Amino acid sequence: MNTPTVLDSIIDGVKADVAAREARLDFAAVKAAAAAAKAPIDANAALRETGIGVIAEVKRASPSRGALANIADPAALAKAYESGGARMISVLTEERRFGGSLDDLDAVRAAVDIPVLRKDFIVGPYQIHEARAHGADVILLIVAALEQNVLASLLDRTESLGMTALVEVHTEEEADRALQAGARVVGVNARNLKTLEVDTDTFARIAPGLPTETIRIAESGVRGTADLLAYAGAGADAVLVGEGLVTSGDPRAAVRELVTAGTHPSCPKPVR
Ligand SMILES: O=C(O)c1ccccc1NCC(=O)[C@H](O)[C@H](O)COP(=O)(O)O
Repeated sequence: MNTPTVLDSIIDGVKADVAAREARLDFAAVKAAAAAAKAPIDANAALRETGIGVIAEVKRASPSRGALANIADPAALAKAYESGGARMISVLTEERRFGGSLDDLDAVRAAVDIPVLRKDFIVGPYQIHEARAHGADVILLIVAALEQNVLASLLDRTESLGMTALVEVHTEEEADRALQAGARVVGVNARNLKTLEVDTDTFARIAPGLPTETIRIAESGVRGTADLLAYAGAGADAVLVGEGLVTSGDPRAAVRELVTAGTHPSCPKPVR
């Protein structure tokens, strides 16, 4: 038997937490709440705007780094990101390893007008309707965590709710699976889910194999403008940044600096 990976252990916890929430609010009720929510924002269109977009993450802790930041007011942090020019806010809602919650998602949704990503380990349809009910416009689907038929059906369900799926890959094989499932927005995560090491060259290896119409997000490892520019040079439409922002001391200024670099005329642009 294979030794369980960090991803396996996160998914076990997520499944238990989803089951507990579903026992309190059943699937029919969460679907009704999603149907009653304000219409989602078109994140696909937002990601196609000029310049390299910055997706700024509300990240309290992580398996690789432990506690990162004491975020007393996630709404204030999200507003700082928005006023710094972020194109989207990512909210980690996984509780056990990242210290996130649906309360964080609610607070952020109420605070900003830009698209909001629920970043979690989605294992089934319940969490997608739940994300919508809590105002998310985008959800994350991690190819490594899902069988192919489940990935395709969760992607269909996401789009049927008018939401965008950010489909996360770590290898060329996973990128092929994402495309076969119909992904339009692909995130290449530089963090190896087995070792948790970050290799920012991962994006440059995988992104050129994606069709030109695919929106490409470079995830993890951005600590400053040099990293953003390297990702831009490799064809990124946007970068997803967590640790570098929540530990910066001035998240608005930190986002502004990245956005300024990503929208400067000298910044490489995605070819399409
Ligand atoms: O951050 C981790 O340690 C981690 C471990 C296992 C699975 C996912 C993990 N992170 C989620 C993310 O994808 C990042 O929060 C996101 O890409 C931002 O990364 P960074 O800017 O390096 O904080």
